[in-house]
Amino acid sequence: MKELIVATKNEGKVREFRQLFSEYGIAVKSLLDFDEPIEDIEETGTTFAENATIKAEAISEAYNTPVIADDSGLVVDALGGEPGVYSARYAGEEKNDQKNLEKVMKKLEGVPVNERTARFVCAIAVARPGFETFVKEGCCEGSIAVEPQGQHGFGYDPIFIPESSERTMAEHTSEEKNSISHRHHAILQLEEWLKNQS
Ligand SMILES: O=P(O)(O)OP(=O)(O)OP(=O)(O)OC[C@H]1O[C@@H](n2cnc3c(O)ncnc32)[C@H](O)[C@@H]1O
Ligand SMILES: [Mg+2]
Repeated sequence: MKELIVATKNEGKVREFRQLFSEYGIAVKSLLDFDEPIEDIEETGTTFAENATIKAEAISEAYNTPVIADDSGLVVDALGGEPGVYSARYAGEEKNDQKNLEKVMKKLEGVPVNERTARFVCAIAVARPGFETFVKEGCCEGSIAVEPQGQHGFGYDPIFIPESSERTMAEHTSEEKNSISHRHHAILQLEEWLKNQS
């Protein structure tokens, strides 16, 4: 089976990429699978696309091989687009999922249901030695719940209700999430390229 490197240290993302790429006969090697520890890559971009490019190119250049990276996050309209590209470190550099979602809930206290619209965004960059990097984006529209619910998924899933549903993303099975998620929609746009890889 063809293997692709996904330049992430996020176990939740790795699980989803494994499941989503298995449809294309592609195995996933993440930064957690390297023998040597990989230093954190500074995400200095101002957009998801820029940060995905930074991560993919850093690892592609270091190992002289094709690399995919995912930069993603939650965009809340009532918060002017926050946490956005700061989603991972919204409540501090320790990158704590629970604290991050509690910060969003606190900031949205008293905001009525119809003003709690939000979306998950995912940018996937493909970097290859000798080629121009390209980026595809996917998004999943929805709203922020009044209470966190559910145990599946990761990150902000317990507080995000996709617009096609009345349950939070964390109350969806991984199969259900992978059929509607921002990551799924970004990967759909990579389909042609992925089919040529396996
Ligand atoms: O940079 P890498 O190593 O890939 O891992 P990361 O966790 O730092 O990833 P990002 O920089 O892309 O930050 C993404 C943030 O958005 C959250 N997020 C991304 N996709 C999500 C999803 O499918 N469900 C819930 N939260 C998600 C995630 O928990 C992080 O807090
Ligand atoms: Mg990150």
